[in-house]
Amino acid sequence: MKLSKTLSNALSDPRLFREHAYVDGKWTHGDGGREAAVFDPATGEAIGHIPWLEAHQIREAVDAADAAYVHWRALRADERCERLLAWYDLLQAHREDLATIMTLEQGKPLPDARGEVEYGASFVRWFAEEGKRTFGETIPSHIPNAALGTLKEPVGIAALITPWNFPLAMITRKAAAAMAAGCPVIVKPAGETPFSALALAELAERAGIPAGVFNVVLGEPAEVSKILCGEERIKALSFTGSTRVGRLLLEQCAGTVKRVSLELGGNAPFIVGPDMDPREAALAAVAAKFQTAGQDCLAANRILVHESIHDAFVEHFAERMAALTVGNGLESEVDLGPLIHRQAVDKAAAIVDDAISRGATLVAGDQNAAPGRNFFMPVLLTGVTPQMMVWREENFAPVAGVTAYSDDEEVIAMANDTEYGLAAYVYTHDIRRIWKLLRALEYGMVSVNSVKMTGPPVPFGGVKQSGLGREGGITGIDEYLETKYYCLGALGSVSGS
Ligand SMILES: NC(=O)c1ccc[n+]([C@@H]2O[C@H](COP(=O)([O-])OP(=O)(O)OC[C@H]3O[C@@H](n4cnc5c(N)ncnc54)[C@H](O)[C@@H]3O)[C@@H](O)[C@H]2O)c1
Ligand SMILES: N[C@@H](CC=O)C(=O)O
Repeated sequence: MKLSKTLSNALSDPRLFREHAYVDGKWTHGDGGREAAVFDPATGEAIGHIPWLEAHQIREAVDAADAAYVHWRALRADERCERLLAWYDLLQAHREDLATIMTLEQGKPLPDARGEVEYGASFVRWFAEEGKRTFGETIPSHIPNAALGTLKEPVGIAALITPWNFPLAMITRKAAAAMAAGCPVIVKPAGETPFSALALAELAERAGIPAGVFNVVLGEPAEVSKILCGEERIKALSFTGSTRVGRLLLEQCAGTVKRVSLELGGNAPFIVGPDMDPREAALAAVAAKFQTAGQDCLAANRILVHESIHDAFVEHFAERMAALTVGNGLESEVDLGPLIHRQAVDKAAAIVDDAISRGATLVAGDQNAAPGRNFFMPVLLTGVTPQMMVWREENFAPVAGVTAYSDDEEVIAMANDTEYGLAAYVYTHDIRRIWKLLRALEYGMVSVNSVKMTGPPVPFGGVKQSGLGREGGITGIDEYLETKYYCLGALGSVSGS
């Protein structure tokens, strides 16, 4: 296999760029000779190649994880903590190289990629510590002469399937929780962004994470996922990605009754109250819409503005949007990189065309100004309605749809009019309105007067068809733990038991 010059030359530690899968502590070729190219979305150039593993090699990864499980779960929590903290230190030390890899394969601007490395590393530190707090309970006994309680035990091997939009943090938020709980992991990263996952594997090895505990398998997505979901020895599946694929994997896990955590798509409403300064709200909405070029599950998809300030809001939004620079994420001063591939550009164009054909107004967004094939200039549409794709679907592109509403009841109904329920934004300083919306919005996360809402202490996740379970926070590790109840009977007369 040809080693890419571009990527390894761009790194101060070229060994972080790996073009093999990582199984049982070994860098692995595909036995069948199948491979796939990985492209820089900004230039369209191939930056490297990855092997596709064969079915028996995926099973070998499960064998390796199974063998490693015996020793990894037997370590004390503080011993696992030490190894995870060593991994955290290495992620920090190699932040710049990890960010370069990410920008080259994902396209996001370098400062955002650095931010994601920090963000991803912060989950490793968080769960390293949380692993020491997986407390069981003492239960006041209703059975004479008995002691009752619970223990927390690792669930077993976890398969982690992750998307391309956050190629590093979506892995660490799962893997660190699972590994801290005592579970080995098999990661299947998105084919568009495997190199961040493989760099994580290289650093896990250097951190002293034993062979078989952190594995990265590569291959044809449906083929690999089917094997992982059908494997009896894998006890948990954690998936981040689209609702469409999440549904499919949930079905595939039914046969082995796995523990399933799903972090799926979003269609976030961004609600602006009548009391808001329209400029302040517009600046926040632009920030909530265009990060990662709109390819973020938290991106503000439907911007719902009170009719009394709608026109002023739109004016400020358009002005701020016009100041955004679109370009190669490696260049300085770039705010929006490319979309992940041409299909994403075509989908964004179709969403905009659909909205215009159904009566929306295109306020700004001239695609002739796009600096390359995979770029999409930010678009502002007004007058969007529930009949339009831009309202119904997660657009996952820099397309902002604005509409006016007249009262709280109307905006609540509008905001909840979607199968998704991940995150919602509310901008108002009226405490009664805040409380009313907070309670009425059918979302797993509601952020009031703040664009930033995530981080390690937060229970991240959605309701409705945005997912199952929560990642991060004090409950994130529970996704990888079983509760074992015990009853110690015939203890003799145990006072107060
Ligand atoms: N809720 C969250 O925390 C969160 C975070 C990031 C991204 N997302 C969501 O992820 C989506 C974008 O990511 P994406 O395009 O990579 O999602 P995707 O569902 O297409 O792919 C996600 C993963 O599933 C694999 N996959 C794709 N097709 C498959 C199939 N048929 N069978 C089995 N596996 C398959 C991919 O290779 C990848 O590893 C968006 O919907 C976004 O909202 C959600
Ligand atoms: N921004 C999200 C990822 C969604 O795409 C996060 O913080 O997890």
